[in-house]
Amino acid sequence: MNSWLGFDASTQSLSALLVDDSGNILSEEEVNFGRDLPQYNAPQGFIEGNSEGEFHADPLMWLDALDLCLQRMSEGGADFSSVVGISGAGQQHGTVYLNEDWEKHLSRLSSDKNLAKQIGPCISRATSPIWMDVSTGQECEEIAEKLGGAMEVCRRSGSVPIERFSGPQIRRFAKIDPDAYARTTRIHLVSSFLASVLAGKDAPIDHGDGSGMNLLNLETLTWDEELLEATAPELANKLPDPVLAETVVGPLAPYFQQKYGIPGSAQVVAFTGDNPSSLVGMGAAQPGKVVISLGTSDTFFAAMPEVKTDPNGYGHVFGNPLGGFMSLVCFRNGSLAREKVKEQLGVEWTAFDCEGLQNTPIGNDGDGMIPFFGPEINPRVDFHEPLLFGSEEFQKDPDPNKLVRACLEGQFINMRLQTEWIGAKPEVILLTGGASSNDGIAQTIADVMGIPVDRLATSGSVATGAVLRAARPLGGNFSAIQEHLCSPVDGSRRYPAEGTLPAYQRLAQSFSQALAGKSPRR
Ligand SMILES: Nc1ncnc2c1ncn2[C@@H]1O[C@H](COP(=O)(O)OP(=O)(O)O)[C@@H](O)[C@H]1O
Ligand SMILES: O=C(CO)[C@@H](O)[C@H](O)COP(=O)(O)O
Repeated sequence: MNSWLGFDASTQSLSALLVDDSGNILSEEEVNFGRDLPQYNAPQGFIEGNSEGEFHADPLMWLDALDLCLQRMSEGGADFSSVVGISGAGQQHGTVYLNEDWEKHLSRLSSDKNLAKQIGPCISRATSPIWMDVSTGQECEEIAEKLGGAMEVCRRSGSVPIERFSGPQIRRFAKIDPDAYARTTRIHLVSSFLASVLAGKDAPIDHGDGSGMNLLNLETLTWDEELLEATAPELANKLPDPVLAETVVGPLAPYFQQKYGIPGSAQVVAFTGDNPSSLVGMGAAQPGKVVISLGTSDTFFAAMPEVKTDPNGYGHVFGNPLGGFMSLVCFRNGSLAREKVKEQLGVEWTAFDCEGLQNTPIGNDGDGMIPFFGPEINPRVDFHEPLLFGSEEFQKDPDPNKLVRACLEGQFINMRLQTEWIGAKPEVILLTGGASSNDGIAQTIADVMGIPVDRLATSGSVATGAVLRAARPLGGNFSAIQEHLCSPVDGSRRYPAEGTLPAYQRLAQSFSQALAGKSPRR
């Protein structure tokens, strides 16, 4: 039976999933960047730069992770012999800068050496800015000014100029290191970079991930000439073509056949962003369903019946890999903020579980937190530590149990407020990402949103989406795989507790008041 290989290269890990045409999982593997590749000094997948707001990662780390992941699968006995299609997804917005040797080296990958060694000489910017980077406020203003305003950029690209988006990041690189920018002949996203390596040839950028760049015109689905012009010189020549997510890039590079025994006839399908891939992997690519992903970032996304942009300029419109568009709202203080609370209190994740949360009432007696441990992007405010509000006692000497609840309730009240513009009224919200397995977090989302939440059978919705996207254009059994992997786990649904509305209305009001005192980042 044919099988399909899907990759997920997100912030903290690279994982792979091998699935047959009936949806049975044949093999799965994960490489955690911090744990498995400590030589990159990136315990959580990123490194802080020297300038304020800079967050980067070493692109060679992603290549080492790809090699290690396949090596582990192969050593673990994974049977790659029936692989027909391969696809994947990358954390969104991150950019990889390559010099003129890139295509030559790609076409000659030798199985005697590892990928990082062979691609290393082609890298023209040692580290890649990733989605956490907020260092491009100035560049966003410059791009907006050249286009006649931020809302014009939004009208064209689906988002106002956004600090983490690739266009402003490329502009900053062209300004701070014009020589290295001039030596750069190709700029890839994390997704298209990895697709290129697997295919051994320069791969295109799909519309899903391409719309996270402030460069793609959503009406024409081509690079927007004015946006290119406003961003950096000669940019059109440095970008791969934007294509439909179902585009077949070409057969797998011989490197992977020789080294890991994956058939050379296997076709690589264009990679996309991790969130668009997750939309497919959650079975939510048709309008009507809403997904909350609790990865490193928290994201809220849904397929869009018609294009609608955020009047406040915080949310985004991306291409839906199965056609049409999706809305997405991203929160920078997601899992890392929850981890900070956990570390500071010296507790385990059980403190965030239903049992831990039983020590405090819904609404926390009005004691709350703006749970931002670093700059937030939704809303766009500068924070270095969270802000407590409510009773004097809580602000001065907070009870640890209350802090846990205040963090979670604050995160999801903020999410509720920031996603109102989408107008989604789903019957159930689908949860995915590392923190979604935590019942207390799932229950808090159900309570705050007032909507039941479900988890699916597969934990890795990004890689599942990649498997489905590989299967679809290559004649795979999309519906069988989807039915098998994208159904809710029996008994995992959490229902909102009765009568929570007034407590959360009051808390949302206090949250907004406390936040109103903080000025926006730009
Ligand atoms: N039991 C748990 N409760 C809450 N959060 C968890 C739990 N297990 C893992 N996490 C969170 O999941 C995060 C990783 O999620 P993941 O989806 O793998 O991230 P990414 O895809 O961005 O690399 C970690 O940062 C961790 O904080
Ligand atoms: O910036 C965004 C979306 O716009 C992030 O969601 C990144 O795509 C990283 O994803 P995770 O690693 O947190 O899943």
